[in-house]
Amino acid sequence: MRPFLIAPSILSADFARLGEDVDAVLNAGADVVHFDVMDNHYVPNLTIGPMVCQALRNYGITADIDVHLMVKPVDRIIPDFAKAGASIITFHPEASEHVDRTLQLIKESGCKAGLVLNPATPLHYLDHVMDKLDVILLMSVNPGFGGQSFIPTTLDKLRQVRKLIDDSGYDIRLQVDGGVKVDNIAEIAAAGADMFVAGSAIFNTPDYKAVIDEMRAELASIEA
Ligand SMILES: O=C(CO)[C@H](O)[C@H](O)COP(=O)(O)O
Repeated sequence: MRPFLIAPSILSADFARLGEDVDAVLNAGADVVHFDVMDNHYVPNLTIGPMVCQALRNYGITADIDVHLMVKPVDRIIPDFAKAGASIITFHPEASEHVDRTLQLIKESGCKAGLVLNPATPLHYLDHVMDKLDVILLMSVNPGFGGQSFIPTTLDKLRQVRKLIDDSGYDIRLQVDGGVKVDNIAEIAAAGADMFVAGSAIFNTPDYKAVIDEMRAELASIEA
């Protein structure tokens, strides 16, 4: 298994001082910046777009930016995010007219590509595209808001997707997003996740390093 990655969701960051806050969380030991894009159409909330991604790059953020598109339609915003410095772009298959085409568009834009499955979205969306995926993101809450509780049935789904990835032989990250905390991250890792999005658990605390260190300590028990 590859090293575990911790990806703070900036949905819970301080938007009034975003560059500083993202810098702080990276200096505290985070691996990747998780960038939640919501359109008030596919999901009932409205957040940030390519200009903010570009602003983070201009501020000097060099870590990978993992753009989670909760938008419909998907395709027309992809080149803008690639130009703005996105490293990974993931999207929800039911929000795309042509999933294979959208994956190719992301790759042609120079980014890594991934599919996101909501808690009730079936795994069959992964059929026939495993060879084009760098990331599979399983939502462990319904998308739209931070601070929700982890849906326990995600654990079984993670185990199923872990097996699919291992059986496929492809190099695909298994990401989980929603309700990830210090007290459940080990169980989530044991079920097969290797990339952990956590928003409120990190940003709603005064000491980002302390939380990330605690998460890594929990994960070490799985790596051992
Ligand atoms: O995509 C998301 C919501 O749609 C967020 O990334 C996710 O909910 C993370 O927030 P928290 O860790 O607070 O649950």
